[in-house]
Amino acid sequence: MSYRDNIRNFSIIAHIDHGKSTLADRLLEATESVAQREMSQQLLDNMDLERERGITIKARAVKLDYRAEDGQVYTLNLIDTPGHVDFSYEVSRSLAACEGAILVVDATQGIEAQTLANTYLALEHDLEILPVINKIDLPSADVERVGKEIENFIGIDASEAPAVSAKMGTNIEAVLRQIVKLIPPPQGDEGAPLQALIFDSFYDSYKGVIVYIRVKEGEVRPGQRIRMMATGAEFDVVEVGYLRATQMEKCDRLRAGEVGYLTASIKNVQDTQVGDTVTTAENGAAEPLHGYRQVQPMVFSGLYPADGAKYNDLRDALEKLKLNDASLSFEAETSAALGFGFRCGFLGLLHMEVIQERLEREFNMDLVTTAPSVVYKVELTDGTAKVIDNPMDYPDPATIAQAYEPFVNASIFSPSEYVGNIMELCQEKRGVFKNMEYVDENRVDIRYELPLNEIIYDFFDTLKSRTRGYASLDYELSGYQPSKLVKLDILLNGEVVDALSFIVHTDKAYARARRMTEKLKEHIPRQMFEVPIQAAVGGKIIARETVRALRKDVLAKCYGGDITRKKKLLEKQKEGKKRMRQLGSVEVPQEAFMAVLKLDSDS
Ligand SMILES: Nc1nc2c(ncn2[C@@H]2O[C@H](COP(=O)(O)OP(=O)(O)OP(=O)(O)O)[C@@H](O)[C@H]2O)c(=O)[nH]1
Repeated sequence: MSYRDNIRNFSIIAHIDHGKSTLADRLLEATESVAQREMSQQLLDNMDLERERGITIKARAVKLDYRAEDGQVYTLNLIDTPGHVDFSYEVSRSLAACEGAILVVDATQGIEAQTLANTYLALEHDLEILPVINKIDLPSADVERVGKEIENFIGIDASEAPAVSAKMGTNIEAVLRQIVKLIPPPQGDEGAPLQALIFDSFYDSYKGVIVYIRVKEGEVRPGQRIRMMATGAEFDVVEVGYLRATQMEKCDRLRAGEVGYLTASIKNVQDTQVGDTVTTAENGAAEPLHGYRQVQPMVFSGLYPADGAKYNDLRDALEKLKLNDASLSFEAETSAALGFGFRCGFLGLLHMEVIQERLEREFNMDLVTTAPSVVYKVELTDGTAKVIDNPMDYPDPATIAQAYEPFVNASIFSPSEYVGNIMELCQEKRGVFKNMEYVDENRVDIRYELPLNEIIYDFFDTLKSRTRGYASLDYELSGYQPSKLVKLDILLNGEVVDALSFIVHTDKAYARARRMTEKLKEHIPRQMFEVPIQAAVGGKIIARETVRALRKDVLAKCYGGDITRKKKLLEKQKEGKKRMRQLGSVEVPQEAFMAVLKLDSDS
């Protein structure tokens, strides 16, 4: 009998909103890991933003003690996984820390795109999958149908899948019993050289970086000198312990099979990359654990302070956020239009929105952001290759031998009646049809290869609206393909506004140019003079709109009027100005920069 026999390490995987966090809370409650009164709603999602948006952004872990019917106490390590496609690498590392996964499927919805994507990820890690059918309290729940769907489509036995209501707390004990019965205990040799997998980390201003680890081999103790195998950074372990629901619990050592944290006066999460292997500096492991990769930002955008004087504040804020977010990257950039700012790299659009919101909310920054761009590659006629994450850097078309853009393999689950709409949408977005399979009589899984630049913006929203909310989407990067790309420049009053340039497929250039100029016309207020808005490709104007000149002074109509009204009007104007940028001679509101984004939803 080994200490490992009573450990179960598992994750909960699910399609968004199928009840992962609610079930996690019930498991916490059922194991009394957290006193009822301490339990804030959905403890595992512990950032405000996450809670507001109802999504799980960072992986977390918690150790539960479960007394089984046979009287034995089991250690259940629940490792939470992020619920969004932007964070799929983190999901894969969390799964790599487990032996099993609970697959939650909503009894009223059945299998959705992320149900399948997450199941595949779990199967890749050889996890034991334990299906759980949730929301049986709802009148439209169909446990039998969903059970069949799991068996037929995923190919795992669902005959013993607990049917639960996480919301009401029905049948939660059955889930706990099955965790113990079906998920294998961890393997590993505590006497072997240390190999511990980092599956998350965050910065704490007192302890430095707190690193969440799953020890695979060997053991880790305070006082040991450790080395991060990918980055080579070395540290002395200060503390190790377990992650409880409401606090960290120090212990003497963490052994093979265990999940917990370590601190080592680490200043920066860049040194504790998710997926890296921790070993000892002396007599360490020969090889790191499989599966580490450096995460690459997929989407880039320029962030500028609305008030140029706040440049240093913005840099400080970004540095603070980066302490805690190894996947955020940024470097200084200058725009003729916007002045000094930063080019920032994000995992995806959601990640970008979260960062922007945090900058505005937590750091009180007033930002002007440029349209997000994916990363393009070009081969130049002189034989050199270039990676382009900023439309401003797009080379002169005459020097480009071949341009490449990133593609994704997308899987869309939907009731079959929307197949026509979905195909139409994918076609519009330059998608290449791959395959279609029936999940059951009424639902299909449609596969397309799509350019990432067509889907990062609003593909999902459009998909939802064209399928009355029923379709679900999952995708992963499939690689780069040759493409015909051009840079579209926008000119205001005859001057190119570098921050408004974007890269687009040739076939879409005219339509985009037209809509872009129309959109800008809507957003740019009338000025004292006429403002031509032009779109150009390689110096050739392909669309034009004009904002007519403003005739009267705003205050003109107040002549003779009372002073408070005049003041109010001026106040209002000032308010409006806050988010305006002076571009050459033209004042442009922040919305104009995001207009590029909104183009697609009108198509
Ligand atoms: N009726 C009913 N509603 C449930 C049940 N379980 C969860 N819900 C509701 O379903 C919604 C989504 O639940 P969550 O637990 O946040 O779903 P999730 O899968 O964690 O979602 P993400 O964290 O965004 O991935 C919430 O409004 C829950 O209250 C259930 O058993 N019955």
